[in-house]
Amino acid sequence: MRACLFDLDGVLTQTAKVHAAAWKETFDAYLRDRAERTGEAFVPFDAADDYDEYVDGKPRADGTASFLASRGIELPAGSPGDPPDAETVNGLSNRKNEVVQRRIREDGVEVYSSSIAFVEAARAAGLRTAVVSSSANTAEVLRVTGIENLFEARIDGVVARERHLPGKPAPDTFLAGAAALDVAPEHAAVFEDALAGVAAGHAGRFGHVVGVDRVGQADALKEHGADVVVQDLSELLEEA
Ligand SMILES: O=P(O)(O)OC[C@H]1O[C@@H](O)[C@H](O)[C@@H](O)[C@@H]1O
Repeated sequence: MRACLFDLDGVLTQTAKVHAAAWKETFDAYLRDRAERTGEAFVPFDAADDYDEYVDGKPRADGTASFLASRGIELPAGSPGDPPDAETVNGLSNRKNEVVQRRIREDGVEVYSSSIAFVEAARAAGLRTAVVSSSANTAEVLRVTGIENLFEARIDGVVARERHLPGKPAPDTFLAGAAALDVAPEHAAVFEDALAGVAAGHAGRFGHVVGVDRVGQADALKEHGADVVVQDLSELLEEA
């Protein structure tokens, strides 16, 4: 291996749970309101199962559309500039982004210190490093945690949109990360906690796909393409 490509939320920083909570706040308000209007039963968003299966790791609007489809709800896509109260996929996505940004601002963000130790050890061993995340808030999260200098390249939700790269589970953003480091995919390892993320690593034929299991989904991570599953990156340091 010559390079390590790290997902952000849930691998480097403890923000997967911030996203899951923001999705729940957004979807529950929407579903409750919809139930009142239509007489349908209100079935809340499950911040574990619904999040892992439909939302985690995907670009924001893809996550919205994917969860709504799981409930048989079809909304117009709308456009990225839709106001947060628009009943469109983009409107709901913008609503969720307001919630996530408020939570990041008010509560701050914590890193996984063992992940940072792993990145530092990888760099000390001469490996190249990049962050590959679907999140359009990546730059802000790297900034507030002060870890942006540990990575030579960043392929995030903003870059993906600019370059028209399909998001995870497609491999394109990871391939762009490897290309930015000038390393062939077979010489790069992918570190991911999301099912869509390990699937992207597998689809890109990367040298090694490490699933990071924060929520007790080791089997699902393997089924979706992880070559190995750890609960924390410190396990890899101990073995080294
Ligand atoms: O809404 P953002 O910050 O652009 O992030 C998009 C997605 O980014 C992924 O990293 C997270 O796993 C998802 O939960 C999140 O929805």
